[in-house]
Amino acid sequence: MPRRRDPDVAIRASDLSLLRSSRGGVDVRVVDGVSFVLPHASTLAIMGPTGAGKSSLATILSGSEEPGLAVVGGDAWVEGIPVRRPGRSVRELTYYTGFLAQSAGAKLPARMTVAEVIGEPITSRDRRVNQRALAVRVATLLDELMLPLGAAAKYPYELSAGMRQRVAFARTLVLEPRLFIADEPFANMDVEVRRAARDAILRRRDHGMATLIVTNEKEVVRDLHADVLVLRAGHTVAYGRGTEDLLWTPSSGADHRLVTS
Ligand SMILES: Nc1ncnc2c1ncn2[C@@H]1O[C@H](COP(=O)(O)OP(=O)(O)OP(=O)(O)O)[C@@H](O)[C@H]1O
Repeated sequence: MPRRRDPDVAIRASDLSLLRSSRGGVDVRVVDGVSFVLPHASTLAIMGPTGAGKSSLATILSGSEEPGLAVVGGDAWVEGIPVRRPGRSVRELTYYTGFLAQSAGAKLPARMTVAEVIGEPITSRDRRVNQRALAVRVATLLDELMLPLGAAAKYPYELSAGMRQRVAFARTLVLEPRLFIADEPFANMDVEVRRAARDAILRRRDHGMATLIVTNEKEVVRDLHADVLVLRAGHTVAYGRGTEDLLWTPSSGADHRLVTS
């Protein structure tokens, strides 16, 4: 069990640098010297142009293994666990952290029913789980995300893209994570459904869940009362509260337009 530094902090990133190596042998520093603190019960939006390193940062913080992506400088502690060398604590890290990867709805396991997909983070950890209790939990999540209860018995290919994204969203929340990391989670959702998904986040935040969200939508930042970290080419160019009160660096005109457009 790792030592719990910072019990009130979900993520502490300190001078974190990430490298991507490709098969062609080209190494790119996709995140360079990024520092921030995300306390529990709060939200941080990672913004920035395409290729800025947002998804790479979210992936590493979630404890997910991605070939070729590694921490090469600094570190980040997620629930007190260092992502650079989590060792056996990686299991604990992924238990505490719900990770909704980019386009997660398009990558659901094809041979599982929706109920199995949503329940899988539980059943993969405990095969003797009480099936009735699990069914209730799945039904509650379906309802919370405005999916029909009948969707539970369907397969992902039988659903629309928007419904699949909500199934992925529900799966990420099924373990009631302490930290929710979501990469463009509202993709393919219409206004009403977005509101339901946003409310699902806010309800859990009231119970202490921290959220790190990759988005370039100013409305999302406002609705979630998020702090903002803007990346460009792996560097922090702005870090502050909301999009109105960022600490802009002199070179950040383009990024300012990005988040105020
Ligand atoms: N699977 C991959 N293999 C090789 N390079 C990658 C891969 N994924 C991302 N990259 C590269 O890593 C850098 C950072 O990409 P990343 O996806 O983290 O940025 P991003 O800010 O999330 O961009 P986007 O908004 O387009 O998703 C970019 O130069 C990108 O081309």
